[in-house]
Amino acid sequence: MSSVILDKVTKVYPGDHLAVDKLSLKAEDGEFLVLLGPSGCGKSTLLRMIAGLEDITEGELWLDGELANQVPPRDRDVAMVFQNGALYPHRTVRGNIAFPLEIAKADPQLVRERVRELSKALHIDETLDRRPGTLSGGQRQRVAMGRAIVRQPRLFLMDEPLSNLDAGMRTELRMEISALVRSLGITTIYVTHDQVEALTLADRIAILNRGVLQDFGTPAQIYNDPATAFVAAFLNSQQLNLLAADVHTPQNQYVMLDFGPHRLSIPWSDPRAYAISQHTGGQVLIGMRPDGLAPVPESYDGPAFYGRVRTLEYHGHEWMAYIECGVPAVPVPEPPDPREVRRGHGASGGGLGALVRRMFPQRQEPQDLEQADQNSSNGLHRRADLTVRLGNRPVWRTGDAAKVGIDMSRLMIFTPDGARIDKPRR
Ligand SMILES: Nc1ncnc2c1ncn2[C@@H]1O[C@H](COP(=O)(O)OP(=O)(O)OP(=O)(O)O)[C@@H](O)[C@H]1O
Repeated sequence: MSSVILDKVTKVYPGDHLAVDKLSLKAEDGEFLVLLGPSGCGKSTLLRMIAGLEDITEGELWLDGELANQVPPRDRDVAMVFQNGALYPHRTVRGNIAFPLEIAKADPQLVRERVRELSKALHIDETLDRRPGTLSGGQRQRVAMGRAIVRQPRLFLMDEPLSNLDAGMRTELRMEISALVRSLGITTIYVTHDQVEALTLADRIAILNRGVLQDFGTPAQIYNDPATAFVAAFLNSQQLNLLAADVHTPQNQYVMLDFGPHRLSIPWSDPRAYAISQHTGGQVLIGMRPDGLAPVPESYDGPAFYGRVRTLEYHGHEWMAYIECGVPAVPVPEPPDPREVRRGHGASGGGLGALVRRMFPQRQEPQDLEQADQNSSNGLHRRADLTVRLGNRPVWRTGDAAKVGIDMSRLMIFTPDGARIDKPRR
């Protein structure tokens, strides 16, 4: 059994620098848990606290049901791999992988067997007699992983192990890591800021921002049913469409989302209708992923927006269309900054820009639009209104009139602060 429980764990570095704030989560036995978030959000700090390389300022860490805050790193039975898996330069690959078993005075026959099995699984069995200096970056990371995992620790911690590799090698090694740790059944906590790595590797993903847990769930839960607008925008390979809508309930017959030039109606039978109707007379934010939108013919009478194709982009496996439809995108609300809250500046955090966005309606101001128009006539980039995924055939051309069908079941509905209006399912 090897579960990890973090219970309201906080880390304050010297100088009163709050890096992790009251963070609670549990990694189950054998689970592959990914910590994901922007640079500086506290991912590495969290991993280092679990490894015992960093003290926990407040809160509790439980490893296999044992309170581990004061357990020395060597007694935690944890192995760690970093971005630059440092190797012993004068030892061969075989010597590097075998090292942890040799110092544990393991039976030489067992050492040979383990090294052989692991090097095969990691595709470095041909390099066993070479020294690290003669290996590629990908091979060196494989050796580092082999050395970490060889004594079958109860917990495997990885801090951006693929970030120094090229794209092809990253994909290859990603699949191998996944296969290896799952076959060994070792509980793994893996830090990355790469959302593709998170989505493809994780059993569950914990998303952090400024040391605060923003969301925790399976990749599908977090992608389709994110807890906040920040999470929705962060976990998206294409730009999330985030639009502001006024909420009306005309004669109480249905709930209407009014985007200015476009309207969407939500019948009372929709489970989200009641929660949205609580904002009648106010505004909500609507998140639409580009893959929840699609070109539809003029005759389509389902929910849709009209617009004009500003530009098309070719991504190799798919085309993206940027549709100007008179509804400017709004900025993603920043989650509260715990440092601001601690200093007694309220829960609005995120600097002056975020404060202004909270205090004023989320629509772009007319002078901004004018400025944006001027920018576009100057040839500067102006943000398009709606990003639509077209698949591998561009049904539109630049300048075409476009009708965009909207998959209503995929709308994500947030308060102006970016919190979900309807509860995410976890
Ligand atoms: N030893 C330290 N002393 C003071 N502050 C630190 C220390 N180590 C990290 N920090 C700060 O704590 C915060 C979290 O850092 P951490 O390295 O955990 O973030 P991260 O999410 O892993 O970032 P990255 O993806 O860039 O590695 C950052 O603001 C960082 O500057």
